[in-house]
Amino acid sequence: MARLRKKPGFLYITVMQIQLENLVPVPLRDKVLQRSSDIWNREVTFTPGHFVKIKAPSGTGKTTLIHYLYHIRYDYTGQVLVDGRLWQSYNKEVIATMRQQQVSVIFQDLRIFEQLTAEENIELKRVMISQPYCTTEKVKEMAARLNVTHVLSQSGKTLSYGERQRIAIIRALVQPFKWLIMDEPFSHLDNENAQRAADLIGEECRARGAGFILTDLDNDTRFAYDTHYNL
Ligand SMILES: Nc1ncnc2c1ncn2[C@@H]1O[C@H](COP(=O)(O)OP(=O)(O)OP(=O)(O)O)[C@@H](O)[C@H]1O
Repeated sequence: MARLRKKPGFLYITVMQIQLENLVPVPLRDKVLQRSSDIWNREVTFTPGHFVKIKAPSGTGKTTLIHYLYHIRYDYTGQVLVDGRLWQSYNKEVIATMRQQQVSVIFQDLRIFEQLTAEENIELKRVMISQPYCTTEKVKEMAARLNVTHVLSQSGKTLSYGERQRIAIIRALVQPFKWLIMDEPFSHLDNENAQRAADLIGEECRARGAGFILTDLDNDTRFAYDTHYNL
């Protein structure tokens, strides 16, 4: 692993420049090639540290793209490169470590474990690395900022979608990362709660010198984006 060096506590250090080269989803090939897109079938470089917005109408492949970026779906032509290497060229152990320390994600379907409490959903991620990035006090502070303190001991099954979304946001923020990948992260939140969540996400990205890639349906002014794309 020429580009990966070991460092105590944080196993791998990478720049995490993400590049797309003529990426086209196989099941959506005809659909995406009929429209003009800044992403599909283009050469795109996501610059580390940048706040990136990808606007896309429903059904144009937001979730598909997020899954390609997080390397959990591979039914595409073209390439996704991380630090100049194909995603699939990294071995499984390195990819697992990257997901713990370099790339965090908020999925559209939120993936809250219903058999666990809200707090346990967050804790599961927080203690995944030997030296947790956030303290339990920090988690409580984030929960207070997002108005979910009162549901922390509640079962995941009983959380509303808005509560699930805020727990999923906190869970994504308790790990170190260079990129935060988010699929419609505010879709279940009112404007005030969405702005609170956006402010927290912006602060946490800046604290890490990290960037994010956010997909959404519409334009918004929640962040000072460095780059806008239309999917
Ligand atoms: N594995 C698959 N095989 C075939 N078609 C798929 C597959 N996954 C998604 N699709 C189709 O691809 C299109 C884009 O799906 P995707 O979930 O990426 O869209 P999206 O832009 O996130 O949509 P939404 O805004 O509704 O969440 C949809 O028409 C979907 O039915």
